[in-house]
This record gives sequence, C-alpha cells and structure tokens, in this order.
Amino acid sequence: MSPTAPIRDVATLLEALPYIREFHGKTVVIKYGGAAMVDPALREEFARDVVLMKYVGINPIVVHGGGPDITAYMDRLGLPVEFVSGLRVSDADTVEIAKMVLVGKVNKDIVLRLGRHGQPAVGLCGDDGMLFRAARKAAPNGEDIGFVGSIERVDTDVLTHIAQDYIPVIASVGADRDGNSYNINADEAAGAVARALGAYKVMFLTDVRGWLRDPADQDSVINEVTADEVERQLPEIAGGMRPKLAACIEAIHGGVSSAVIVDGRVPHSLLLELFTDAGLGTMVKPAI
Ligand SMILES: Nc1ncnc2c1ncn2[C@@H]1O[C@H](COP(=O)(O)OP(=O)(O)O)[C@@H](O)[C@H]1O
Ligand SMILES: CC(=O)N[C@@H](CCC(=O)OP(=O)(O)O)C(=O)O
Repeated sequence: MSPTAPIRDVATLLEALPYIREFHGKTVVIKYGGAAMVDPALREEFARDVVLMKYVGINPIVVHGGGPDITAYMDRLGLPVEFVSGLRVSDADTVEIAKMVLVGKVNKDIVLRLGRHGQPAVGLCGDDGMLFRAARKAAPNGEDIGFVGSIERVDTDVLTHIAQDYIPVIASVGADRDGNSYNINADEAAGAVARALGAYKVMFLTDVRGWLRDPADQDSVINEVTADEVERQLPEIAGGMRPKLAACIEAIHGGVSSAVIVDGRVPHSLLLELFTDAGLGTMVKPAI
C-alpha cells in the first residue's frame, strides 16, 4: 500500500462530511430495480449502502420493483407477457403472480439481506397498515390494461412508525376499496411514497446511465433537467423510462427537493450520488 493511501481515505471521508450533514435526519426514498436487483454482487452492495445510510442518520425507505422476476415466473407458466408504455398488461392471473413474486419473494429477499448487513428491515405492501389505496387505471393511450393500479392515496402512518426503528421495504401492489388487488408500477409507487412523506430526495436505481436524449446513445445522458421540462417531453418518452420520469414529476411537484435516476450497474451508485461531488445520472429538480 502506498504511504498516501490512508490520507486519501480520510479525504474521501472529509468529502462526504458536508453531504452527511445535509442528509442527516432526512427521508430518502430509494426505488430499487434494474441491474442492481439482478446481479448477486450488486445486491449485496446495495444492501450495505442502504444500511450505511441508516447508520449515518438518514431515513431510507425502499420501494422495489421486480419486473424481470415476474416475467420469469410468467414464462415458466406459459403466460403471455405484454407491456404498454412501460406498464405490464395484467389480467387476473398476472396480478396474482405479481403479488406472489413481489410480496412473497422479492420483498423478503431484500428484508433478509438488509438484516444480514446490520439493520433490521420490515417488508410491507400497499395492503399493510392501509399504506396504499389503489384504483384501476388505463395506459396513457387510454387502452385497457387490466388490473393495473394507480395510487389514489398513501397513508404514511404505518411508515413513520416502522421507520423509527426499521428500514421499511415496500412492494408495489395494493387494493381498492372493494378489495380488488392491483399491480402497480414500482416507479409510480416510489414517486407517490416520496411525495406523501415529504421526502427530501427520491432515487431511482435502474439499468441505464440515466435519461438518454437518444436511447441508442449511452453517452447522451441528460444530467440535469427541471420537472416542467420533463413534463413537456413526457408524451414522446417510451418504455420503462416513461413511468420513471412521470414519478419524478409527481415527486417534485409534490415538494420533494430532488429526484435522481442513477445507474444501478455501477457499484455503490447510491453512495456515490449521495456523498461525493461526482453527480451521477439524471437529476430532476424544481423550476429554478
Ligand atoms: N430515453 C431513454 N433513456 C433511457 N432509457 C430509456 C429511454 N427510453 C426507453 N428507455 C428504456 O427504459 C429502461 C429502464 O426502465 P425499466 O426497464 O423499467 O427499468 P427498471 O427495472 O430499472 O425500472 C431502459 O433499460 C431503456 O431500455
Ligand atoms: C403495472 C406494472 O408494470 N407493474 C410492474 C411492477 C414491478 C415493477 O415495476 O418492476 P421494475 O421496477 O423492476 O420494472 C410489473 O409488473 O413489472
């Protein structure tokens, strides 16, 4: 090891200090999905990052997806998989599978991993503590896509209680007043939770470098943009990026100070975004 290495380590800590001060006591909602959820090594690093956030006094709330897992189970059962504008067309069988996979498997895997890394976590879905009230929604083009829900109301009571001692981990399913269950896009759930909690920041981990001006060009990341500008461009945005950017708009217009889309393929992207000067991915901010 070079003699300067310890000094470098201290410099890294000192670089983090103003950020640790800024985020201390603040609620940060993390939408967990994409590559960071699929790769075993990244899964462990994600859990360590979230645990570290809790240890330095941040209030992390995890909202997770699991679209690839749902698709894998549907494939095993020979069921057709279809998306419209980034939303999964969900008949009664699909919503049942989404619920089983997200609540029963993915949620518990995350809870277990956070616990192993040193912070107890509690898993929830929209039904727990009446966290979400959902309603059926159509695709942006008006097409009927089945039991896909939008979130009408978030009751944060259960979250604020649990977050005092545990890291809440939320699966994106919920029910309406009549007890019908819905498959809810996890980006939308994260945006709604961030807004309802009055979070300081919402972070979307994904499998691209950020919002790309040209989806075919990985180097065309838009580094910073206002929510109003995103709203103007939303009708032209395709695929999985659309619900993500719609969730950023929802959060920012609801009072969240910043929304970031970061590359979950980069190890420790959460910590790099939060605690270093290197801005990563796309940051959506309120109008200046
Ligand atoms: N303009 C764009 N910039 C970046 N990604 C885009 C864009 N348009 C469509 N996409 C797609 O959105 C995907 C990310 O959304 P999604 O697959 O739902 O990820 P996650 O599982 O992280 O929620 C990217 O992998 C990319 O294929
Ligand atoms: C309605 C809808 O599209 N629901 C999503 C829920 C999971 C999700 O959002 O997962 P990712 O964040 O990994 O994409 C789905 O069925 O895939």
